[in-house]
Amino acid sequence: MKQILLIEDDVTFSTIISSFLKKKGFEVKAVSGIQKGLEELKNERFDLLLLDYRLPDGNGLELIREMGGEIPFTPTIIITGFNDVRTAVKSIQSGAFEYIIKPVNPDELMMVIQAALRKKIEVRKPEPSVSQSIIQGESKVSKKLYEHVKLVAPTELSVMIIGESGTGKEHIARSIHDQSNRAGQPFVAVDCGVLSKDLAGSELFGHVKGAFTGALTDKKGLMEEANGGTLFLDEIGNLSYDVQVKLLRVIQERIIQPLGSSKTIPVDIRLITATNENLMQKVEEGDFREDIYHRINGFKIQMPPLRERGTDLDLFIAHFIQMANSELNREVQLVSPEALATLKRYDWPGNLRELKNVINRMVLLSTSTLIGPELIPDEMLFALRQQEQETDLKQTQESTEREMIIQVLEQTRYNKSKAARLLNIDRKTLYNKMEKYEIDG
Ligand SMILES: Nc1ncnc2c1ncn2[C@@H]1O[C@H](COP(=O)(O)OP(=O)(O)OP(=O)(O)O)[C@@H](O)[C@H]1O
Repeated sequence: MKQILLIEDDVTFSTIISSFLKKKGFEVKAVSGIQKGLEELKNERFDLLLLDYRLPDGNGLELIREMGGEIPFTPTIIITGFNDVRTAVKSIQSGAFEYIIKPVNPDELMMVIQAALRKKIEVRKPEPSVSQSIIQGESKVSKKLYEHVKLVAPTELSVMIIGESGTGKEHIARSIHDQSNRAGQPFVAVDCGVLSKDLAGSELFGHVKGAFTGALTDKKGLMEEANGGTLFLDEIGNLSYDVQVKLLRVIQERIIQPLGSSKTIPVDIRLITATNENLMQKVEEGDFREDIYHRINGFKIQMPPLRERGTDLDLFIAHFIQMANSELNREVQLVSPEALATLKRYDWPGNLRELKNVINRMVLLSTSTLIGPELIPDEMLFALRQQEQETDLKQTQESTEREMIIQVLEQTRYNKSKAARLLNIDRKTLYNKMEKYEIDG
């Protein structure tokens, strides 16, 4: 029987979920806070963790970050209120499998739990399945993206893929490999976000028997497995400083040294890395080595966020509906014009992954071949209202600022120095603002 640990401080909700899951044949242990949860995870092995995001003694993200060292990483689903969706997206970057939004729909919960249990958490990402079909999109930014892929693929340049979470960085890394001269060789994708600090060295470089307690046999590292092919290091910013030092040696000398071994092994690897953060800032703060940064940055690919892919959104919606239909055995045809208009107004912080999830959910809940506006998730409507209020506020602020600048300029007969002084800004800022607001001077 699969064991689930539920960390949730809302007693009523916890009881409802526990009894629902027990009825579905799971063994459930429920606790109400991070500390208690960590104790349970230390003492027992669970198949799945259901984790409320906001807890009295911290948030779910903190607990996820604790896992991986002493505590083995357990597949995790974050349960969150819709105010925290954007933060929940971050939990995916830190290794959580999925997030689900309150009020929890039982069918959806079961679907996510089953998918999480099927997917064993591994640092090595699984090979893409046939159902993971891909489309390229037809917008200008998409065309440019795939042109860059085509150009860089046959070279030996290291590629750094930069982009928000869920924009398709891993997919692009695979495309580069598939179009390269190494296509027939291995493609090894490593998620540095779930690499535990203690085991990262041995996972990447391998170890020999007896290298540390628990090293019962020799183990080949992922770098050696990638020999001759491509190594994709996702979320490279998460590598510890120690591992960064060893990685530099691989890049410079093209050799690896398994832990506990005195021998070195020559390797021939093309490196592709991905990051969703500003790695240069990490360099400036001393958290990421500058020498590595420059070596992995042979060619930069910037992933366009979904909100900037224009009409590609329609293509992705149609594509994900077809995928959801075949996965869930449904026959949904399309999204109603009203629902589509809402999907288009949203800014998609979780990008393609979020769109895929939303479509899956709507297809699952749809009772006809048309997805109507009532199926748009509440959290999206809420986020949309917030998004639009922020835009309104910004527009009001900007128009007030514009009027004020014009007024002061008229008062000073367009003497920029005087106007800038009165506005308490420097002349350069004044010129910039005049340009931005199209004020003739
Ligand atoms: N061009 C595409 N066509 C269809 N589906 C796509 C495409 N690109 C990405 N996806 C889907 O979107 C989801 C996110 O993609 P992927 O894992 O490549 O993103 P990522 O940027 O690497 O995410 P993260 O930052 O979380 O590592 C996956 O389910 C993937 O199958």
